Amino acid sequence: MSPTGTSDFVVVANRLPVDLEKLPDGSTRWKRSPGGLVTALEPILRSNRGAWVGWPGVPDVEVEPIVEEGLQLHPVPLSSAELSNYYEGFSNATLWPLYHDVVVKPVYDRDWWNTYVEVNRRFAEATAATAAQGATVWVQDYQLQLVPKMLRMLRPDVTIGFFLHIPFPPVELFMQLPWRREIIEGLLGADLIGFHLPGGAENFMYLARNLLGLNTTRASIGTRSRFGEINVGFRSVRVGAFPISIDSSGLDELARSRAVRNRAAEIRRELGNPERIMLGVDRLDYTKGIDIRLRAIRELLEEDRLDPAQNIMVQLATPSRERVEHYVRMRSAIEEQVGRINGEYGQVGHPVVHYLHRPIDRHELIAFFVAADLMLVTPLRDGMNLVAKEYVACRSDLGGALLLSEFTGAAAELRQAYLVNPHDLDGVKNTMIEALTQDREEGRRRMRSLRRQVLAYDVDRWAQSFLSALRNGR
Ligand SMILES: O=P(O)(O)OC[C@H]1O[C@H](O[C@H]2O[C@H](CO)[C@@H](O)[C@H](O)[C@H]2O)[C@H](O)[C@@H](O)[C@@H]1O
Ligand SMILES: Nc1ccn([C@@H]2O[C@H](COP(=O)(O)OP(=O)(O)O)[C@@H](O)[C@H]2O)c(=O)n1
Repeated sequence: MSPTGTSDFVVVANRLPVDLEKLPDGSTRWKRSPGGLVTALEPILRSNRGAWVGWPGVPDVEVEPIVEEGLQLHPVPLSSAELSNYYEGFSNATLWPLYHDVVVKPVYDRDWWNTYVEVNRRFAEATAATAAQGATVWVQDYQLQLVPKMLRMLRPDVTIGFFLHIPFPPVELFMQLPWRREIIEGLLGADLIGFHLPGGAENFMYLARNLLGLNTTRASIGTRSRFGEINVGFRSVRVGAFPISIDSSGLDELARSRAVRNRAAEIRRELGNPERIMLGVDRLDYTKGIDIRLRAIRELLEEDRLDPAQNIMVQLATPSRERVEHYVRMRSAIEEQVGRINGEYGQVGHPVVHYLHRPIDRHELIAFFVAADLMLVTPLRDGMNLVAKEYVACRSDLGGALLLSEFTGAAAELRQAYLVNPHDLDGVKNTMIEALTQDREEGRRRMRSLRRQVLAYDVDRWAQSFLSALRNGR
């Protein structure tokens, strides 16, 4: 057994909640990390006074553990070569596309796999050194699927949960992976394995049974209920569905503040007081379907179904995985689409699509949610999509409309959104027009129902349902 640490509750994720930024003068500072995983977990960990084990966001730096507003951060270093093979390679050019329905072709590279194994081992060792005797450890996401088994071998005394933030793919796709057995065995080191949706959990149960030949329960899995069980030697591993959420009441409160309301009104003025503002908010990722909404807008403009002077689109895109080939190509393609729409339909000083490629301050983002008449969420596949829930939480005025892809985890809960199949461009266009011209009462009815869901099932409820299943099941 490894030496023990002092933390009773440890989150292990590829990234720390803050990234180290190197400034031009050689100094460094911490800034918030991108993505929904950090948005969801940071408040939970702060309120539990736990420890977070993760990579500090830049390669080739050795950073000492720090305490940041009560949160203990334990940095795990990565070299440039590891970053390239483990993060950009195996995590984001093999697993990410494979788990997102092979939207682009996954690359199967043996060197990347070997580095993935080595880096997972380093995370497991760092966690073993941080967790107190009998601690609860919660491992996050596809970058660390081998950690549960490795950690169990180092520290059989700890309780291990694992949560996958992206979809778990259909069996036919997962079977492409040359290291499919190792991944399933790695995950089975956990006591409880959580997915967003019952479908992902059932895909995993099937593989445990048919790929590894293990005894499992066969009943269907529910949402936060009716867990599956897998016998692994003398242990029993539980499998469940726990849809993640947001700090709904916190956002609701911020969005009601006078400062945010004033800023939302100012944004509308800055955009030239158009009749309608459409909004997209995403990491710049090919799974998010940013190209689809832009194509829909261009065709609607071409067909004279949208007036370019009165219908404005704002796309806020956070830079993401900028050295991975498909991300580089997608950025150019999207920027070309934006340029083309503005070139053909904009006026000097009045573009139709306003596009920002940079991180946005949280308060500013909330003001955009409050200002937007139509929120466009069109991924080809997305584990959850917290942006959809954030928009709803910000609309206490019951205004606005949410257009949401059926292929997001959020669509399973947000049934009163304007649901679309992103592969059906005509369907997307027609639904956009329907949502833009919705009757006021119909809009309020839909938003009221969406808000009931988002306010009742918040991130606290997500964490509590997972952690109580983990603690009660051992
Ligand atoms: O760390 P990055 O490579 O910059 O990527 C950011 C995060 O992206 C993914 O987020 C997912 O988690 C969300 C919360 O559960 C979910 O709503 C969304 O559908 C997922 O795409 C990724 O899974 C995280 O590990 C990354 O940190
Ligand atoms: N320009 C942007 C885009 C997203 N975000 C945030 O990043 C998170 C994205 O989470 P998500 O679940 O929708 O998607 P992923 O990026 O995690 O795949 C949300 O909390 C957004 O508010 C942001 O702060 N600025």
